[in-house]
Amino acid sequence: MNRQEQISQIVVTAQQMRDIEARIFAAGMPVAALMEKVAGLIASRIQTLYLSEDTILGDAEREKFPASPRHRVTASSSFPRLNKIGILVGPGHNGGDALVVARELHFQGLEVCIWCPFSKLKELTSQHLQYAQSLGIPCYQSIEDLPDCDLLVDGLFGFGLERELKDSVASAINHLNDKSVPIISIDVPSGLHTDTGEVLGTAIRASYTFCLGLWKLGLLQDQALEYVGKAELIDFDIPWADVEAVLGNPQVKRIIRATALSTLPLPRPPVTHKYKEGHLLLICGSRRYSGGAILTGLGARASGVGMLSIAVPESIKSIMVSHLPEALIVGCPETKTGAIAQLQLPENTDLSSFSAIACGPGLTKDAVPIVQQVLESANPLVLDADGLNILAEMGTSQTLQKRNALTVLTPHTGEFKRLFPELPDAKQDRIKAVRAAAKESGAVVLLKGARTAIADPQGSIWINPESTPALARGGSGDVLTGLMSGLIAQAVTRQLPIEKMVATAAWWHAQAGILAAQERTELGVDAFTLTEYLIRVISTTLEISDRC
Ligand SMILES: NC(=O)C1=CN([C@@H]2O[C@H](COP(=O)(O)OP(=O)(O)OC[C@H]3O[C@@H](n4cnc5c(N)ncnc54)[C@H](OP(=O)(O)O)[C@@H]3O)[C@@H](O)[C@H]2O)[C@@H](O)CC1
Ligand SMILES: Nc1ncnc2c1ncn2[C@@H]1O[C@H](COP(=O)(O)OP(=O)(O)O)[C@@H](O)[C@H]1O
Ligand SMILES: [K+]
Repeated sequence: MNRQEQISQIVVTAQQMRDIEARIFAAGMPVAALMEKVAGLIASRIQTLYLSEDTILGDAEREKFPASPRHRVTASSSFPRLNKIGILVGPGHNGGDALVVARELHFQGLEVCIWCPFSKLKELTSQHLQYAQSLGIPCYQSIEDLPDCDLLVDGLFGFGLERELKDSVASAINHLNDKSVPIISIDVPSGLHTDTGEVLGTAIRASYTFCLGLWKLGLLQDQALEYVGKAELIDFDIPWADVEAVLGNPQVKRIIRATALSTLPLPRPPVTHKYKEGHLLLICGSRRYSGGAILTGLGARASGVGMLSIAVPESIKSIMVSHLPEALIVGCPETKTGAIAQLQLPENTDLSSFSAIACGPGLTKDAVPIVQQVLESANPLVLDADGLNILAEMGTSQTLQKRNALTVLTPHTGEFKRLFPELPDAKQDRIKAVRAAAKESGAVVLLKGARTAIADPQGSIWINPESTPALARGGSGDVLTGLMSGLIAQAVTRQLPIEKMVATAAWWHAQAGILAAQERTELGVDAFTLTEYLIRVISTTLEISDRC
């Protein structure tokens, strides 16, 4: 993994970022020099995004941009011409960054104006404001005076914001959001809590967020997403030694393509056989929910698992065989309601024959004895859907404490609340909640959502940073369970790290959703279609990385 990939995996809190920066400054880097460097990178990114150099300005435009020694800037064809850029300046160094951006864009020949409603600024910020004004860049204190702009750059607050925004600043932010002008937020959208992503009173709704140096945790929390827009990292060469010194272990990391590809069970050794590539037992389905069992089976198929056995109620065996001819479908005696009553495995087989077990999709809550039985096994176990609901009724943590094999729980926020009623609400700080759940239960917990988060009992977290709302659709979780369990079965036989494999499954599932949505729109990603994109997305990704 190269440095850029390593850096882009890292996720920090505001305090960790302060500690890392403190080390850089203590080592001799001047604060002002770092601000120049960072803001220079932001200004050039804005130019790349919003301005191209294709068209040489005519005389009229040259007159309009007399300050510019470079007359080649103009609006790129994909964006409206930028006549005026408004720079929103706060009291701290986020405001200082914005002022350096203002100065640079001004020197590029763009018309820039500043809104700064604060009278008390940090010293460096105050100096930059004074210089910007000396260049003739207009600065307004009242939001009513700020002229209409085509683009706003938000440097009001960064990771220093901890208090609620109120009064005139809050109402100005609401007013700016209502204008529907694109906004680029520096570091974090002003008003968001850097760690939890919570809205502190109100917040800027950004089109882009340029996160500085290292990813801030709040940008990866579901509740922040409607404010963040497209998020990009502006890497300003933080020394890796400082990152390591501050973060230590455990860490919070983003799952990126490089992480996922390095974890996949590829390539296979030339001499192998099906049982060496993992034997997965899926226990799923009922007469009522046969579809869930099919989707889970198709997800497992895509994982490449060596051998797939699927235990279902006898009455849905034939439909399973027709969808998954390669799998060994085990028909089991069923209850009056059509749930599995008892596991009836083939002769000479017991639960210890499997590398991993997954139990839950489509099971109904009538399958209590089955869940009890798999919990007593010594196999790595994935519980989902009704498997989780049954576990919740048994008492999550006291039940799991009796296990001496790994358990993976895959709740959405509703299931999470049932499993861990005592823990803080997963809707508020998902990362804190999932970490506490893994610690308390001793399980690996995958909390589903727009930014799925995976925690292990030691406190390490993986967050899937990219997904699509096209996946918010019945059955897509079943596909994930199948895919993940098939990968876990292979991780067991190959002794690969299971938590990382769970994260890889979440990444793969989301990437398939993204590719399917690109080709078929967000309305076209039903769970069955999703299963058909699983292998396609991996082969495309491998092709791209081979070329890189
Ligand atoms: N560290 C570095 O050198 C580098 C940092 N960089 C940049 O600096 C940013 C962090 O800068 P920062 O620490 O100055 O904090 P920032 O987010 O600008 O604002 C905090 C200010 O807001 C004020 N304030 C707070 N709440 C308020 C409220 N409700 N209403 C009104 N005011 C309120 C608070 O005042 P106080 O609480 O002291 O009264 C304080 O003055 C970071 O995100 C990045 O952009 C980069 O240049 C790289 C190098
Ligand atoms: N807004 C969203 N953005 C991205 N992914 C989402 C979103 N909503 C749901 N998902 C993903 O879709 C899947 C839904 O799973 P789940 O709720 O268990 O559905 P089901 O039980 O119907 O299969 C999860 O992987 C989840 O992370
Ligand atoms: K900001």
